[in-house]
Parts: sequence; structure tokens; C-alpha cells
Amino acid sequence: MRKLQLWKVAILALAIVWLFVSYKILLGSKYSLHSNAANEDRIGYLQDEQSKKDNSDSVVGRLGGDNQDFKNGNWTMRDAVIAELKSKYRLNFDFPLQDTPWEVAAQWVKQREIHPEYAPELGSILHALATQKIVSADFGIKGTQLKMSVILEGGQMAIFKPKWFSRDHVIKGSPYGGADRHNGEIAAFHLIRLLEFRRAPLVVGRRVSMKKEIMPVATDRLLQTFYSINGSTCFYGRCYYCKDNTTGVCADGDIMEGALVMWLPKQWKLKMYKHPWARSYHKGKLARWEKDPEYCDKVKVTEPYHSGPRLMDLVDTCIIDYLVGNADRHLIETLGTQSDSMVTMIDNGKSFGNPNHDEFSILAPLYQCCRIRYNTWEKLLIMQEGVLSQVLRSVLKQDPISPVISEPHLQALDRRLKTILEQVQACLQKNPKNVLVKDDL
Ligand SMILES: Nc1ncnc2c1ncn2[C@@H]1O[C@H](COP(=O)(O)OP(=O)(O)OP(=O)(O)O)[C@@H](O)[C@H]1O
Ligand SMILES: [Mn+2]
Repeated sequence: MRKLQLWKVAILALAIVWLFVSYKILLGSKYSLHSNAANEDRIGYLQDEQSKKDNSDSVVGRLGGDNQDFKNGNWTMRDAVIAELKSKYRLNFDFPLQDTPWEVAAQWVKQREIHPEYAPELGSILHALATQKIVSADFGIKGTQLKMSVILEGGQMAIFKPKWFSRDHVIKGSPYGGADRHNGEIAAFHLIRLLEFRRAPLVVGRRVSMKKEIMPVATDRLLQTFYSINGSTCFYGRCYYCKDNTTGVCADGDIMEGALVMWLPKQWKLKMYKHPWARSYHKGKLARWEKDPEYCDKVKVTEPYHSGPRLMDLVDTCIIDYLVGNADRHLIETLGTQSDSMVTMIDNGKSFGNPNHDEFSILAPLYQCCRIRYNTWEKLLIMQEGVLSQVLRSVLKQDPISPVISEPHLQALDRRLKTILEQVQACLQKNPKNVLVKDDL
């Protein structure tokens, strides 16, 4: 029995080494594209791969357009990885749908994912979210931050999180401070998608005319919170932090920019739990996990973290939160009520606040537990060496309110990813046997 265990560990260790070595080799290797024949072979391969997934856009065209190395006949494997990922995650806004966009999206939701990995319809659904007529508007129904809840033609509900800051505004001070970042909500959705977690509701940017699209369909109670400053329409809504004109947000003239977050189908109930790694939110008072380096050992033996996927879901979540700089996940919400229900990545408003600050403590579940899903680690490895920012930049360019985040935020993602991988490496060095966890745990 013990022998068998040792064999398993040895095979796993070999697999890890192989993955590392092959990735490094792939990154380093260069394709010499001097001869036309070689060029055509390479292009042919990519076209085949591409056409399997999406025949709306050609890799050759894209590379010819934005890859200088390719033009110079000096094309690295890293470029191939980037091209492949850009093509995989590119949105096709015209992809034909077999049903209404709302129905297609509703049918996607499963026990452990909100949308599938291969989702060519996603572009058309996001397009519908960004353009369908708003038929009613009211206060946001839950949460402490200002938002509107809207119904789109066809009955789909969505949350409108308004713009508070310009793209280059930097939030200073506490790592969980500042009003929501609507653009962060959009960028986080795509980041979560690129890392294949698939646990965030669909989000798209949208600019709405307050006078034409909102006011004619707004409830009276929402309209009562509207006011204007220097000709711009503003509102303060109703929420914990919504008081009066001093707490409201203003459009740019009549046009208010925001993020529309698609509401999950009603039959999927969310259940809220306190996050074991929540902050104390009191200056000078540390939470238990901040005082006790062995804290994870205690969490690991308590329900529902002692078995099933819950603990590893938290590790995945802290990886996303560290990347985007969200230090405010004091609650977790599971999709469904079972012990193996997935931890959703809902509410990414507190993200992309300060590109110059990396809040290491967000990673506590990872560095205290020293465990990560094999699958997650693999996805992170593929995204290293700047691949992540390149692919995300390209995806975000397609959003209606592009540019979604500023360059320093994209650079910060690559830097933070490096830190995460260094942490995993440190764990592997300390305790090689127990770090990588099977994907169904
Ligand atoms: N897309 C969605 N589908 C279903 N429920 C949602 C969705 N988005 C948010 N909710 C629910 O509404 C709650 C509030 O939303 P959200 O967390 O985005 O608002 P918030 O004001 O930022 O909240 P908080 O004050 O907790 O930070 C969530 O905790 C969740 O229960
Ligand atoms: Mn929030």
C-alpha cells in the first residue's frame, strides 16, 4: 500500500518536472521562418487549429497585423501560445444562437461552472447584454454599494455598477478602500475566464443614456434619488452607503458608463458564508489568520473544509483576488447549498485599484495551506512570462468601454502572477508531496 503511494508521488513529481522543462523549452525555442515552405507549414498548422474552434478570424491575418517578430521571420513558441490563446478567447459578437441569449446563458449554469470552457456563443450574449433595450430600472437589490438593477428586453435581469473613477485613478490607502471599480468587474470576469475558473457571472461594459434609456423606465423610488450637477445627471440610489447627493455618482453629461453583470438564473440559490480568511476591518486588530501561521491546519479539519472542493476553491479565489488586488472578500457565496457546491467569484468591484501595490496577504490561503489544484497551477504556468497581460489586453479591447484597464494594471498582473508561482515553488521545495492537489478536490 505504502509502496503504491510512493509510486504515485514519484510519477507526479516526474510529471511536474516534465511540465516545467517542456514549458521552458517551448518558451525558449524559436521557429526559423526564413523559407516560405517552413512558413506555410507553420501557418497551415495554426489555421487548422484555428478553424476547429472559430473560423471567423484568421491567425495569419492577426499575426501579420500585430506581431512584428512574425514579419521579421523570427517567431517564438511564446508567440504561438499567445496567438492560440487570443484566438481561443476572442469574442465573436455575431455567433448565431439557437435560442435567446438569456436562455443560452441560463442553460450554461452547472454545479461547478457558470459558463463552459468552449463557449463560442459568449460574444453574442455579451453583445445582447450591452445593447438590448432596458425595460425597467430600480435600486440594486443587495449589497452595500451603489448600483441599479435593470431588466432587459426578454426578461433578463442585470446589475449596473456605475463608473466612479477615470482609468488612471489610483486608489491609495487601505487595500479594501474606495468605491467599486466597474471596469475592474469587467477585467476580472475575463481574467477568471482566461484562467478557466468559469465561476463569475457574465459582465460587459455599457454606456447608457440616463434620459433616454433609464429615466423613462425607472421606478419612482429610483427616480427620487436623481439630481443634476453642472448639467450632468446623477443618482444616489439606495444601499448601505447610499445617503443623499453627497454619496451619489454622476454621468458624463447624460451618458453614464458602467458594468452590466448578468444575474444568475433564479433556480440557482446562492449561500453566503463568512470567509475563514476574512479581515478584521478594525485598525490595530488582527484576524486569527494574521496571528497564527498554522491557521490553515485548523481550517482544514473543520466542516466544510475538511473534505470536498471547498478549501481548494478558496485557494483559486485568493489567486484571482491577489491578481486583481481585491482584499475585500470577507464573505464567500456558493452556488447551491451542498458541501461540494462551488465557491462563486461574484463581486469583483474592489479590484484594479492600485497597480503599484501588491497586497501579499490576499494570498494567505495559498501560502498558509501550501496547496493548489494541479489544473490551476498548469493554467498559471501557461500564462507566465507576460502571456497573461497580452491575452487579456487583446480580449479587453473587444469590450464596448475599451480600454477597460490601464497599462500599469496589465503589467501588475504579470508581476503578481510571478509572485504566485514563486509561492507555489517555495511550497514545492518545502513539501513536494502535498502541494499539488487533484482537480476534483
Ligand atoms: N450576477 C448575480 N447573480 C445572482 N446574484 C448576484 C449577482 N451579483 C450579485 N448577486 C447577489 O447580490 C449580492 C450583492 O452583489 P455585490 O456583491 O456585487 O454587491 P456589493 O454592493 O458590492 O456587495 P458587498 O457590499 O457585499 O461588497 C451578492 O452578494 C449576491 O448575493
Ligand atoms: Mn462589493
